[in-house]
Amino acid sequence: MRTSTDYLASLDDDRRVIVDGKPVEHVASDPAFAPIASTIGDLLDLAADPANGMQVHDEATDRAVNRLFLAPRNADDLQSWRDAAQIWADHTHGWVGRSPDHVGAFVAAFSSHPEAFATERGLADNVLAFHRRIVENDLHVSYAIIPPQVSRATTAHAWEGDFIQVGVKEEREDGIVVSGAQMLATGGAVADEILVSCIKPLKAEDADFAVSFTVPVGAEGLTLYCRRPYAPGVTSEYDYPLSSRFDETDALLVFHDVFIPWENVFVYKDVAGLRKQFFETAAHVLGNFQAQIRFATKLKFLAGIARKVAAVNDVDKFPGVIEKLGELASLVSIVESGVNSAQFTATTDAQGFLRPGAQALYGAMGLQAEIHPRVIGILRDLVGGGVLQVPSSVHELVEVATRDDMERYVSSPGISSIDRVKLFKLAWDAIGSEFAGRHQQYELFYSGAPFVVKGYAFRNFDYDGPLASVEEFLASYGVTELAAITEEVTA
Ligand SMILES: Cc1cc2nc3c(=O)[nH]c(=O)nc-3n(C[C@H](O)[C@H](O)[C@H](O)COP(=O)(O)OP(=O)(O)OC[C@H]3O[C@@H](n4cnc5c(N)ncnc54)[C@H](O)[C@@H]3O)c2cc1C
Repeated sequence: MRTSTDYLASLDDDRRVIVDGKPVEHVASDPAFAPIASTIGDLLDLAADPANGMQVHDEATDRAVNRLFLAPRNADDLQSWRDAAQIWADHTHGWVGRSPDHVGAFVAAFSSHPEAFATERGLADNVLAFHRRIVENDLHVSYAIIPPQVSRATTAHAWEGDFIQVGVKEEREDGIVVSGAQMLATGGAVADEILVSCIKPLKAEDADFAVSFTVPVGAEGLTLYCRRPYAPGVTSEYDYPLSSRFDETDALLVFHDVFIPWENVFVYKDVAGLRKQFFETAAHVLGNFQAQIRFATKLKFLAGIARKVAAVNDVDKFPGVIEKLGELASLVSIVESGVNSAQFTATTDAQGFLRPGAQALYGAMGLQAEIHPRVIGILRDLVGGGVLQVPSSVHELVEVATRDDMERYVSSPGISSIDRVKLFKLAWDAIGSEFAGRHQQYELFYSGAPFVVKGYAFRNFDYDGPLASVEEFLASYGVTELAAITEEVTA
């Protein structure tokens, strides 16, 4: 299986990633991208080591492959799939949203439902071939499936200017030429390929933009405009332990006449087909099952920081603090219970694949926009000013002129100054740094704006039962009793 060495070497291609107005020369060694590339490499190494139990026998190639790239077919499969996703989530403590299993899960589920893709031009076969490429080469695929923010009151066809959202500019015998932009590919700069599509509903007039295709990050004509990376600005790993390792970076994609061969096209000028790929296949549930495993892992980590801070500051005996830690425990448990419940209510679909239970999954996701800010809020509350009663950098802790003051005034019973500052700097990187701010935004939006995610919860909740229950109750009484009472009163 692919290892970090192969992966990091493969990043040395013609990719055009722009930071500060200039192309990055080599992402694998650039201070902005090297840390996350190294983290993704670690994940591949974990999967490649049979001792970690992330592998499964692949019948097509008669060899071991990454379990996460094959859709589960039965309860044992789903358990081992979840275990494997947990190994990767644990490695980053949930701080990397777009590890290769996220889009990997989407494509695994696409391929388990080729009937959701059109047969003309071999589009359904193209999906199967793309999936095999991921399985056999352990590809790290990012995705960009949201149109750029221009106007949300209208869709691409109504926007001023041609091809603002990426669309088909030319159709050729051997493929299509696309131009335009797509909003944000997290991790795109260090991915092998990017799946480009549109999950926001389009209109019939938007057919030119109703495409789904994959593109190598180094494709000619593709540019990735990254928001400001956080890793290069940090003073040390000690000062910013999360920013320095897990900044995935997010990039706007701009296509200038990029050629996409037919074999890389999965949906072509088909508005309904865009929705089918996500929702008729198990892609959206399996991809978000992975996302919730990751999210629960991160919430537990945040709860762990809170628990340790409360212990270090010796406040964990106060009833009010116990109440806050209890609320934190409840919030984390809701998400973990959603994952458990989605696993145990999974159902076999028409193609024989086991789909995590949608009601449980989207039920938990629907509260993410409330749960994450609340968890961060409780942690902020518990750390108090401790996250600012820290030296500017690790230097004050080691320089002869300052270290005695640090040891005397920035410590707590039973913990050294170095360890106390370390903990509070971790807390700050989780709640207050620019990295933390981006994470707040990520958890609110990565699966769609909160109104969109609550829409999934609404559509996947079985309202028939509750409605029937209310109807039955309403039918159990009426105006006759009221009429009798009125007669009594007037008599
Ligand atoms: C950190 C981060 C990483 C991301 N990574 C990826 C990625 O890897 N791949 C990818 O494809 N996308 C990614 N995204 C994009 C993400 O999918 C979008 O942010 C999300 O779908 C919401 O779209 P939007 O940002 O355009 O917000 P909008 O949809 O423009 O919403 C903005 C505000 O307007 C409101 N609003 C908009 N339309 C309506 C409406 N019809 N009714 C009521 N209210 C409305 C929303 O509620 C919200 O308050 C990422 C986003 C973030 C923040």
